[in-house]
Amino acid sequence: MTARLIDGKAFAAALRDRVATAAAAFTQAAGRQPGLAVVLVGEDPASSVYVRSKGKATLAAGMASFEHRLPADTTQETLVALVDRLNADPAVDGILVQLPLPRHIDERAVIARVDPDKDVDGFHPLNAGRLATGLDALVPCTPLGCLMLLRDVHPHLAGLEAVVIGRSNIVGKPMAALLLQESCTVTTVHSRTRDVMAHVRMADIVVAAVGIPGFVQPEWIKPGATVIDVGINRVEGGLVGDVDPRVAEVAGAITPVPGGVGPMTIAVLLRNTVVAASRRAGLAVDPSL
Ligand SMILES: Nc1nc2c(c(=O)[nH]1)N[C@@H](CN(C=O)c1ccc(C(=O)N[C@@H](CCC(=O)O)C(=O)O)cc1)CN2
Ligand SMILES: [Mg+2]
Repeated sequence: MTARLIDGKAFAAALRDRVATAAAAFTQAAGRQPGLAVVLVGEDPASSVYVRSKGKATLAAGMASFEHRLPADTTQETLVALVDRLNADPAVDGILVQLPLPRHIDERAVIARVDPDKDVDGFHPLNAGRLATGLDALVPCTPLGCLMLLRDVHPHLAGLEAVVIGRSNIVGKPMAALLLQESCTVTTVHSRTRDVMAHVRMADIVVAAVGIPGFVQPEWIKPGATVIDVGINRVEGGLVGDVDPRVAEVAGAITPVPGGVGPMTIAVLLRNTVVAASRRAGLAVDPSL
């Protein structure tokens, strides 16, 4: 068996088109464009590329882009003061502070400072709590992108066994919460799990978000299972995921790296910005988003 490749690039392009339509409708109704502010501290090359891509994609979707690049030695106070200004700026609907931040900055304190209604990353504890309790929330972009791909493969997710590998606040935990919300039977495995394979073997859906190149092995996979590879590991010779490529010989459907989950992250960010703008303006959220 060779798994069907899930084309995240094409799915993301279609989502960006729907976002552009919704952004145009918002602009018409509100008399201004939805606005996204992205903050980058330091010069990490990958982060710099992501921030540039976000700015370009924001403009291409018909939204206003506000880019703030700060030097690596920016103090906590300066960064928090910028977040406060963006919180107060009516033209800004979404605020994203690119991670990772330099080590001298308290990441949690910065995330908690962002107005939860503008928290298009969905990282604020209030949005995490809203997601966990089934309330309307801004949901982290990467896991929501994974869920969109999964819904496409499995129109009926309820009752499926899902295993999430990794428990980060950015991917693993919100991914598990989203799958639980879809009535999957969800298990999260992590570095202290005694027998990772025993859990993964039972899964209809495997989401790998550990940051270890090629971690998930073909013999762990139930034949026909759907495998979502969130890993973006830069190794000699290019970009590889958290899933061994031979898994494609066992799985029913799998996301490639690159071109799977990665492109969904920015498309969902644009989607979250239009959602945040609509809610802030008291307008209905486009149901196609
Ligand atoms: N504040 C945030 N910081 C970070 C996030 C985030 O969602 N919010 N996610 C990642 C980085 N990221 C966006 O910021 C991101 C990662 C990967 C991609 C992507 O399109 N990947 C492509 C490959 C691109 C390449 O060749 O390098 C793919 O996988 O196909 C987009 C965005 C950490 N920080
Ligand atoms: Mg730190």
